[in-house]
Amino acid sequence: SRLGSLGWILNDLSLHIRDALQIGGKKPFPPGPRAWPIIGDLHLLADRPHQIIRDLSGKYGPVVGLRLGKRRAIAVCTPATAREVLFTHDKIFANRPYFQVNEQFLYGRDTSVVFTSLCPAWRRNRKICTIALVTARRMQQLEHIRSEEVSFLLREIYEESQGGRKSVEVGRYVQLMTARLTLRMIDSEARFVPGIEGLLEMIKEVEHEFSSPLIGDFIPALSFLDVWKKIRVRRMHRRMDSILSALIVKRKQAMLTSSSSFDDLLEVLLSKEADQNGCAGSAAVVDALTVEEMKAILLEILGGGIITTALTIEWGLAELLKHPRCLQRVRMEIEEALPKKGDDLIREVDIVNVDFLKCMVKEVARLHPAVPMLVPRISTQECQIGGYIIPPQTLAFVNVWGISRDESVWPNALQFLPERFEGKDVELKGQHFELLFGSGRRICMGLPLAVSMVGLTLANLIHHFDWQLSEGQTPETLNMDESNGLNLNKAVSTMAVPKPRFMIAIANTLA
Ligand code: HEM
Repeated sequence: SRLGSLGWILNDLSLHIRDALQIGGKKPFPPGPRAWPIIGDLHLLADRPHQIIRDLSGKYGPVVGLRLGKRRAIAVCTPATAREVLFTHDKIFANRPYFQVNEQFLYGRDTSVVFTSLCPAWRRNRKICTIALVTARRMQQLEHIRSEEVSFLLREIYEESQGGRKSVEVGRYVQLMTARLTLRMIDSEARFVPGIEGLLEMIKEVEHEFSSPLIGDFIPALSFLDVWKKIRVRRMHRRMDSILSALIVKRKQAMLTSSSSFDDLLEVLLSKEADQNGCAGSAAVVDALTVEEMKAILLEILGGGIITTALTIEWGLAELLKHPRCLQRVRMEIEEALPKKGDDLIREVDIVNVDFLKCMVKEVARLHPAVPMLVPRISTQECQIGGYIIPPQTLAFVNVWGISRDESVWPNALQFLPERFEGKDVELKGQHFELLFGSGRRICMGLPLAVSMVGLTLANLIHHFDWQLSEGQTPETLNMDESNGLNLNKAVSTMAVPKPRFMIAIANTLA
């Protein structure tokens, strides 16, 4: 083991020396903070890394070089360098790094979508999920589920506030809504799931574990420090596995007794289940899925869609409470577009032409990107970013949060100004590198669903309720701090009193 440690120290030293040297006249690895022995810059990423990296970029420039234990990393912090990673070198950076926690939760390597490397399995799984959940046709077919869930949310908020007399923790109910929605798209029979709160808590715990990889992933010599986390992850994985297994077993039993279609992701996945020969019915071997792969896909869809969408809605409502003029303008434009809407639920078709609502959704995504540094990528061959040489196996973070707050990219960057998007051709679809949900082949698969849900939910919350801040709070004192984590959580939940504007509608929803 002494020899191992010596080898590791030499490797550490050689990384330092290589990074400091100019190779063939090209610029060496990008500059960054002075790395500590052994841990490198790992300590910098412990708490809200997007904020730290934005500050480092002010000092070191648009590409910050980091050493995370034995791994190299870069963080890009401008639209131009984000474009280089996500577009110019899309293929080189289209892989995800391996982390042990991911492998544990996802039944091995390359089993799913989000954390799977660029391989045939990723292509197959992403295609299956896209067709089952978010193509234009599928979005249309599933519209009724989204409307029902928003309607149910209005009712829950109304009930919880005792008809507008008490403040509610809006984010919690929005999370329950996105959890129910995602579960129903996976399993169309899961209409009133009694254990939805438990599932949501579980997903949050799993995400918490995902957001802090094991030390051994970066410093193998210190992997003994991971013992407790490994035990925790194993336990949590077992609990999650039993939920996912139960979903599959229940569906298989239902399929034995019913010949009608379930019209959901589970049905599509099970139609591709591999037999003993690795084939799925008439499908080719490469199209067949193992049960472990199905569970990994289900877990990623639950983990990828629920919290991100709910957080964006919560940040959006908080910004509107902070900026009542914006809230009034959105409401007015909704009412102008829908003069006869009155107390009915707003549907997606109703709001396609409400431009200010769309501007508002973009402004929320800009100021509060739910995944502030995208999902990390890893390079597969040497390339140049910002003129610096980036060796293969370098982790890459794209600090979209930092780009959004850069005054040279967005004048008055820290202010919430939806009107900045009026008449501007900037979309969230991955072509504009100043406003991103990812880009290229690894762009967020759920983008159409997320954007629809954020707009639809906010439109209904604004249209059906007059929102009052809890006692003692003013727009100026509303807390907008962020907490630590993979996602951009609010440090303090948004509490507000929803005064129903249309008693009849709420009463109908309750009926
Ligand atoms: C506001 C809500 C959402 C945000 C902010 C968000 C953000 C992201 C980001 C930043 C990535 C990484 C992109 C990259 O590396 O370039 C991603 C990937 C992904 N997202 Fe989302 N997401 C949201 C909602 C959803 C929903 C609703 C689903 C599914 C129903 C979903 C499924 C996925 C999947 C499967 C990937 C992996 C794509 C791949 O690696 O090929 N997301 N998302």
